[in-house]
Amino acid sequence: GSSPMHSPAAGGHTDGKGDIERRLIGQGLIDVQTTDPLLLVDLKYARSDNFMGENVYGDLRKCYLHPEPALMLKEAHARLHDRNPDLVLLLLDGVRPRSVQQRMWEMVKNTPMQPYVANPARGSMHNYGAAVDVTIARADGTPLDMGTGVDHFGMLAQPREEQRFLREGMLSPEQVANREILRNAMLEAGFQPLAIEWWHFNAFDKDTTRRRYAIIE
Ligand SMILES: C[C@@H](N)C(=O)N[C@H](C)C(=O)O
Ligand SMILES: [Zn+2]
Repeated sequence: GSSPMHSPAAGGHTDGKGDIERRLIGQGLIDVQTTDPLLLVDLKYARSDNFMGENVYGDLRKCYLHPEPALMLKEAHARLHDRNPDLVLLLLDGVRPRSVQQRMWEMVKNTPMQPYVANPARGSMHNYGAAVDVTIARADGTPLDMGTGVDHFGMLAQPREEQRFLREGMLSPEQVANREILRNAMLEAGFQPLAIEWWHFNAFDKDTTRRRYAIIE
């Protein structure tokens, strides 16, 4: 109704931030664009064209991480710019509440897609605010061709199979080169790649992350 108690203005808050964002800030996370305003952000789970087929992020549109991973991302962006001034990092996901991870898990468990989603029982590195899903875009926002889309849950997405797919003509030299541009920038900043998803990077190893941070439920 029209009662002020139910005003749509973010539950009566005046800073324009929704409940998820306020919860993230309360747990020490920051909006990555506050450390690097040139990063592009388009949260795929806030859209309906993701593998789940719906927006599972409510009104969240910003990419949040703990401060140290956010600084590492700024560093990766700078490394990318050093060599490719026309390219920008495009963030598709940062912190992801475990409640969302649980919904993902329900969709993929006991299917061939299961290896591409972390089990919420132990927690995804995204649930700790210490992982990103990221690609590269041109200045106008057009993503580079990486050979598959983000969240293509199949072999063609796996960096460990890249050289074979290149030899077999399933990936082009340009697609592999684009993935290497992304990996080089991220690894130079200290991120760790995943063997099965070209778009996913962890800020630290899992033990370090679990010692340092708590899961965002
Ligand atoms: C779901 C996918 N984008 C992803 O992030 N996978 C990793 C393995 C995760 O769930 O942590
Ligand atoms: Zn990921």
